[in-house]
Amino acid sequence: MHNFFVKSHGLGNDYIVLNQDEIGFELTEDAIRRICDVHFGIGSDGILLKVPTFHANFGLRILNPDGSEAEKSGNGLRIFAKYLHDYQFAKSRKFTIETPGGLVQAEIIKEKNGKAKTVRVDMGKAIFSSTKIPVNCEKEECIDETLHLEYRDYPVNCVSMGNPHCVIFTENLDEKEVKTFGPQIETNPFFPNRINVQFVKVISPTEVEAMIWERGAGWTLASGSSSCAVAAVAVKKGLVQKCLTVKMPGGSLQIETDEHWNMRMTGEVSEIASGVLSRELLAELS
Ligand SMILES: N[C@@H](CCC[C@H](N)C(=O)O)C(=O)O
Repeated sequence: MHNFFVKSHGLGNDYIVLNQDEIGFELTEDAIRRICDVHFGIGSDGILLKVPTFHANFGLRILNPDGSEAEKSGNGLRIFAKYLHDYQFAKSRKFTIETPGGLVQAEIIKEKNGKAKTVRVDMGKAIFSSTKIPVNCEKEECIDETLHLEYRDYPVNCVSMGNPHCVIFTENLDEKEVKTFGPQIETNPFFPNRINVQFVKVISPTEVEAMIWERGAGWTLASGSSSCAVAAVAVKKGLVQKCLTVKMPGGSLQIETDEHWNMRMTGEVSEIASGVLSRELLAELS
């Protein structure tokens, strides 16, 4: 077993890619937490595990740094698509990937020195049904509902991109507010599977700014599924047009919404490092 890894980022949202066929250890919750730890491991916002599938060209599991599993990840999918292209698993520029949150189509749009640079992913449908997200809301859809926290209330808009999201519009984006209330919203009993949280400021009909608190990961510099969630809700509320730029602290993504709520995301990805997990680390994992 090679125990080979690749670490890449999409707008500063960084992932370690591992291939299940090439790792000689069990990826337990403890192992995930250790590998993602910035001091005791490699450090990352999560692990992307290439797994076998019969339903698509490639299979992907997405593991959060707290050891939990996510159904989907937008930046994760673009990073995984780059890995499949750059390490010659994919034989063409367009291919399908199965995630626990549904099947997606990925396309390598631009290359630099033979490596994928810009990747587009058809992320699937934005789903507004409260039961499907899931959110404990009595209404069929959870749009402009009030979430009561201990010290304040927020008007929330919920949507699933395969994984659950809670979008909050604001006039002032404040990192401290996101880091204070993000974890309280993520773990509020209103959201039975926890939730990803986006604070959003509308700049113009074609541009918004967002700050993210991710389920199982915390503060991240960007999030692809969050960007799709933000775009879907903002289009639904008539705040923006169907081609939207979502600006986050780590960079921007282009999001398109079609008439059936299919969300398409385009943006850059870069590799940071590749290598082999040391025997010393692996011995401590078992
Ligand atoms: N960074 C991701 C989202 C990763 C999954 C998320 N933490 C969850 O638990 O749903 C993205 O780019 O979409």
